[in-house]
Amino acid sequence: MALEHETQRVLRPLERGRAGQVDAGAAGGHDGLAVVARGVRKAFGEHVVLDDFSLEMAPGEFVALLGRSGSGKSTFLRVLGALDGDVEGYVRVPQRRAIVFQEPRLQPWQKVLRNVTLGLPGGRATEQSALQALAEVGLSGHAQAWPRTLSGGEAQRVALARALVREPQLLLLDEPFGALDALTKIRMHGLLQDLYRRHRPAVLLVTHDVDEAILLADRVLVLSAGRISLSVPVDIPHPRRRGDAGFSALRSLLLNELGVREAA
Ligand SMILES: Nc1ncnc2c1ncn2[C@@H]1O[C@H](COP(=O)(O)OP(=O)(O)OP(=O)(O)O)[C@@H](O)[C@H]1O
Repeated sequence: MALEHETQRVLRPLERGRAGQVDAGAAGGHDGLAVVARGVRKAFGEHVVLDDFSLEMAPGEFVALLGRSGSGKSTFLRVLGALDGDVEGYVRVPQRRAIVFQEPRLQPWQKVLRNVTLGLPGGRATEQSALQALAEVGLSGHAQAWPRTLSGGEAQRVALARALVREPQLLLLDEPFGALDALTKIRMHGLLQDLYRRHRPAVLLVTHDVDEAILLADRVLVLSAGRISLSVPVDIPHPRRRGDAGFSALRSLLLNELGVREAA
């Protein structure tokens, strides 16, 4: 099966003699999970960042990953994106993945539409999908614009369109709104929610923002000392999450786990 081959090819460096454990299907493995990571260990020299880290994600589940600066959040996201070698443990991810980083990473010498289709086979169908993705992020009129003419929020919307057009089963978001001003960030939260509801990929959102995590995710994780120290479901109904008493209770729990004391 093509997907199994692709998954094995991408993840071979992770397997270290455990290749028999790789087993993926179109919507996940036989266990119905979209992501399985077990006993992941990643070190940079002597510095062990992830140590016996395990996580399972259901298809279409939205998980937010919090942790102190340097705790290893981006490192784990890069493991799921198969961007780094030298990782020990077992990881299974879907073949169709897309990543959005804090910076939009657009190629300045390519127009917006070309940035969205980058790396995809050319042709009318791809272009149509890209135009549709740009429409979904509210940038229909910018297909022929140059990246340097976009605001930070617009550029990040192009990055989201570039991810969407790949129809990912797993969307990896590494602090995608971290560089945006507060108002743009609020708009982007709404946009991400809409896109998520329409496409339903599994999402791993790495963020520093506790409110953002509670607002968007089905489950919030805290990473500390190389593994998950807290995993809490967000059982607060949309769309009035922020006003719910459960919101502030969960916020306090997470801040406490992160060792943060708020100003009175
Ligand atoms: N390529 C690398 N070489 C050496 N050390 C690295 C490398 N990448 C990350 N690290 C180290 O691994 C640790 C975890 O980094 P990572 O970027 O995953 O943390 P993070 O939780 O995402 O941090 P932040 O919230 O500040 O972005 C840090 O101590 C970092 O210095």
